[in-house]
Amino acid sequence: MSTRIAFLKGHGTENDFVIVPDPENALDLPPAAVAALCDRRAGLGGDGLLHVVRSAAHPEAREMAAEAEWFMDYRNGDGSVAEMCGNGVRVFARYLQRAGYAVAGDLAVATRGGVKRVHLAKNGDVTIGMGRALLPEGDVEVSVGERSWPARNVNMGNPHAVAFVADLAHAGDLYAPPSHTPAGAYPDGVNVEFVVDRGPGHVAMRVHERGSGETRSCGTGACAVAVAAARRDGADPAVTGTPATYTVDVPGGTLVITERPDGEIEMTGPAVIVAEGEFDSAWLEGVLA
Ligand SMILES: N[C@@H](CCC[C@H](N)C(=O)O)C(=O)O
Repeated sequence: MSTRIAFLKGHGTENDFVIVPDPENALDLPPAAVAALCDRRAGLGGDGLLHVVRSAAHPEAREMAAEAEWFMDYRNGDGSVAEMCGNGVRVFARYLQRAGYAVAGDLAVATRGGVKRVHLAKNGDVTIGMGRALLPEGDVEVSVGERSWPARNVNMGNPHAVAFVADLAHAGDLYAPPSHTPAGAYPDGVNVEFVVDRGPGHVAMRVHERGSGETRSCGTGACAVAVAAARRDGADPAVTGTPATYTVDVPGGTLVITERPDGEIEMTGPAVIVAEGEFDSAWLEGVLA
């Protein structure tokens, strides 16, 4: 028998998500189902999917339940699982507010990258405590077509390679993953950011997201870019003792990233819910059959 399954659609700086509320973790969402829902022609369409589950009801989140009632079970558009999604957390928090599970102010969200502290401001912005970046040794080179650039490894819970380029157009078509050397540098894949300067403390980026292709924004990617830019600019907060703030323009808007001397990173940007509806479980079963 077919049933109606509720969903919403939202975005943060145009990094867009299908949101599936499932408080008791009753739905089966294998990778093929997620990919079908995120398909922009035959499905609902999104860079990724936010499966909204009570932490206590999800085996990966139970131990965070005392700190954060809700778990963001994030999936990329191809159905793969990722450790963290910065824009996703903002949109997730906006959904909790809309559904009456949270009010403006502070809340905690459980993710595979740990519990994230979120502030829902009255002006529509959402700020997230993104934690600290890791800067693994062993820089790489990334290539698109005939062009190659050195890139810096930055881990924001998920892996990023950040390349400073002369012109964002040089990155060409970013739907397919850029190649990298050494070839084994990222056994689980990598998100790749291409960055240009716009002024002091101000950069612009494009991104290829692992599991989604080129997207119009990536929150963890913008943080990785700010961290790499601060090291390049001699503004590493751990060295200067002063917070470093970068405005990061993405194709879908602007994010503001601040890294404090203790390494903690905060990201601020908008988060919007744009639609709410239902899909037919029979459609999804048909796609999966
Ligand atoms: N869009 C996200 C990142 C989503 C996960 C990423 N594609 C990965 O596989 O690591 C963000 O806003 O951070």
